Amino acid sequence: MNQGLIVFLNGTSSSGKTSISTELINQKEIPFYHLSIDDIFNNYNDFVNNKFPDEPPRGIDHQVVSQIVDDSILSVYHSTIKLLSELGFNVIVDTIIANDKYFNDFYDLLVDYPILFVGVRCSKEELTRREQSRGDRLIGLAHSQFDKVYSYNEYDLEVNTEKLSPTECADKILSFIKSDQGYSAFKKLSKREISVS
Ligand SMILES: Nc1ncnc2c1ncn2[C@@H]1O[C@H](COP(=O)(O)OP(=O)(O)OP(=O)(O)O)[C@@H](O)[C@H]1O
Repeated sequence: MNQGLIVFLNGTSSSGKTSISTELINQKEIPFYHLSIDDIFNNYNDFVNNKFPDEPPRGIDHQVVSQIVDDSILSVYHSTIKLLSELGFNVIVDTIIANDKYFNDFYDLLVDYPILFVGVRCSKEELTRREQSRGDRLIGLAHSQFDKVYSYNEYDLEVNTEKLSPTECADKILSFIKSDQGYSAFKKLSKREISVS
């Protein structure tokens, strides 16, 4: 069985990844499974808030717990992407490469899979405007991610969500897939050095 295509949308918060994903899912030519890291974390947060609203704080190091929980969830996220691709499903990866370790984990597991690496671009000014208008993200979140997220300069394809609507971005991605140009950008990237302090 052929591995499913992984469409990796790389952009900061509010850059338009989920809007593009929705358009990709709505078209009927190529089926996609949408895997958003937001959904996975929201499910976890909802579970904890609903099940343990009155739990007294325990004598534990919350930073350690949060690190373990985050790592576990990310590991499930990455493995699910791999599994779906292995089963032949096309997957949209809607996530934010927040740090080098996150990228390296993803790279180790998935570099040999067919990945269409898409840069989802938007200016800092427009990102702030979107944060203000949507109201469900911290103002400045996208700015704080900007340099790290856009430090990857090899893409198969880039879309500018300030100039193109989500439908136009999705159409551009579909045209690229149908053109059979192949996917090489992600393989050209290399793992990041992680400094130990
Ligand atoms: N191409 C676009 N043109 C104009 N507005 C857009 C475009 N794409 C997204 N938006 C708007 O920007 C906001 C954020 O969009 P979206 O949720 O798709 O971003 P995101 O990258 O998935 O964000 P997050 O990572 O925070 O979930 C929404 O209010 C959306 O309507």
